[in-house]
Amino acid sequence: MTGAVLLSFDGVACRRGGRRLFSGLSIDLRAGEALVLTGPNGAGKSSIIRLSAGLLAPDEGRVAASASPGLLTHDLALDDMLGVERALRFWARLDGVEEAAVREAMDSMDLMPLAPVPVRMLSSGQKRRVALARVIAGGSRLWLLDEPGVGLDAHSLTLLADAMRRHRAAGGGVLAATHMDIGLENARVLDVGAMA
Ligand SMILES: Nc1ncnc2c1ncn2[C@@H]1O[C@H](COP(=O)(O)OP(=O)(O)OP(=O)(O)O)[C@@H](O)[C@H]1O
Repeated sequence: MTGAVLLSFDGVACRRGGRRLFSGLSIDLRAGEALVLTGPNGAGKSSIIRLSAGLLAPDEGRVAASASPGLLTHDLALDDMLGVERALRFWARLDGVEEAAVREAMDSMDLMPLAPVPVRMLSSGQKRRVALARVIAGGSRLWLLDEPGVGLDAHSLTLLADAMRRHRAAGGGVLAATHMDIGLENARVLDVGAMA
């Protein structure tokens, strides 16, 4: 594999709540690749996502990631008083993203019919689609997705899989923590539970 390295962990150890989750973790994620984090509740999957995003510092080792990764967590981080399109445009302006990219991302998550609906009125699956549209519109090469499939119906899971396929084909990389099959083809799998 010759693609640019988008994310690398070198000998990383992580402690949380007084417990060592893992140590000696070394991984690389290159352009076009996907890595799926699996393992039981509390294994440390979200912690790896947070380490990758720079929101958590490693106790040992080194983490290097592409600047400004696209991060999907359980927090929606959108103004829930605004309509879907306005809420996404607000972030797009901060991220320096063109309006056309927002509409394209909304379309890819089948959100155009919901464009004027206030975020607070959306169902949990619809909110997750909006959060995914924000990541897609953001244009980052590195996507860090924590449980991206939660709450999505079968059609929306297909849209997510299509979006990840296009992203990788365009030279992006995907790191995803998930308990379910999210349709990532040719992904490597890291069982975080087996690292304790
Ligand atoms: N802010 C925190 N302070 C202290 N401990 C924390 C904190 N956040 C998480 N932990 C602990 O770190 C461990 C790993 O949590 P993490 O969220 O990374 O697991 P996970 O594999 O993503 O779990 P799940 O499948 O439930 O989402 C858990 O034991 C958790 O209690």
